[in-house]
Amino acid sequence: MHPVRLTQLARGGGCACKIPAGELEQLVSGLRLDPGAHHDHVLVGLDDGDDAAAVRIEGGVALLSTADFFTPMVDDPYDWGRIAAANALSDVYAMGGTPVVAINLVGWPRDVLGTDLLQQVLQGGLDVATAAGCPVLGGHSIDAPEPLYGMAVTGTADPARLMRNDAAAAGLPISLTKPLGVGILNNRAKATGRTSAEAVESMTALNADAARAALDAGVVAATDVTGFGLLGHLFKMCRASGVAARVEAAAAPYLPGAREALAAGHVPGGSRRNLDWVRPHLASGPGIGEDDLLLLADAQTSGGLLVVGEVPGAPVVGRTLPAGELGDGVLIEVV
Ligand SMILES: Nc1ncnc2c1ncn2[C@@H]1O[C@H](COP(=O)(O)OP(=O)(O)OP(=O)(O)O)[C@@H](O)[C@H]1O
Ligand SMILES: [Mg+2]
Repeated sequence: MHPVRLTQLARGGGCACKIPAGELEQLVSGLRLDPGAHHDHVLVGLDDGDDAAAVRIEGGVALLSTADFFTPMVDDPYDWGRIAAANALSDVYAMGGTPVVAINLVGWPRDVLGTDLLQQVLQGGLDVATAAGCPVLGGHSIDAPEPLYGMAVTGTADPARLMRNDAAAAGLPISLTKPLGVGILNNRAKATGRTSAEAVESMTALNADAARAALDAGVVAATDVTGFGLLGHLFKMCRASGVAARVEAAAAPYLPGAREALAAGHVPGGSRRNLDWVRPHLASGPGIGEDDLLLLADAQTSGGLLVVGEVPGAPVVGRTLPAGELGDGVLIEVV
């Protein structure tokens, strides 16, 4: 057990501490662009809550901008830094881009924690960004009651080859590049101090290779599975793209121990909220229980890419369908 249990200093942890999807959408819907202003260079804006903003800049390049920070989801400061960086970089990969520069975002209770632990957090972030070929060239740090860490990341992409969440076509396989269950396993770790090495390994892994493989396969629609869970992010993608989807619960990959941790009652509030949010648009076949749905809705931190298409080595977890195929208002069926 760590001498300082970072997870005990925050109410939520990781992407499970995000503002619930429905509330966030309501909040953001008030932030429309001024219709009188000319923003011809905007490629991806706020309309569909995609992973990063994209604007066309001189030379025809798409510039991507995204930021992510959150409270600790593990007790080890170095691991937390690595996870936060992999998660922040992921939104650039999910758009089909290459990260070019990152800056640190820090909130720190100096009186309680001192700054040695923060140094380790920042080192973790730097090491992962370095592995991604992305220099960390600045940041912003405030004294705050709960520890917060993340990054703002800028990337570039070919505007013709962005992977968007509103570009999914019907009749295609859906692939998932990392196993699910980190929300549940982190919740158990917070309660018991027992961390999952597999969860940490998964959360610190970059989505760079997965994104490259998806681009090489000609994929045009993808997103990363983070705080809203597979069901939440798939719902957003279906709604934005005007398609429906069937998910095969038995095909979804899970981290070892996730099912057992769920059975023992370790479910983040965010995962339950995700399921409640999607439920009005969800149908499930016989044999699919509440636990299957909770696993599929589990709030991930630094999860994998959800790709409409096939990616070598990644399991196919479902298929997109024409809109309306599942009945009025139903966008996802779990079988
Ligand atoms: N305070 C805010 N103001 C404006 N837009 C916001 C704000 N918070 C979130 N958004 C926007 O809402 C959408 C959904 O945000 P969300 O953080 O879920 O996306 P995301 O970055 O893909 O998530 P993740 O980092 O967990 O993958 C995005 O388009 C994001 O830019
Ligand atoms: Mg995202």
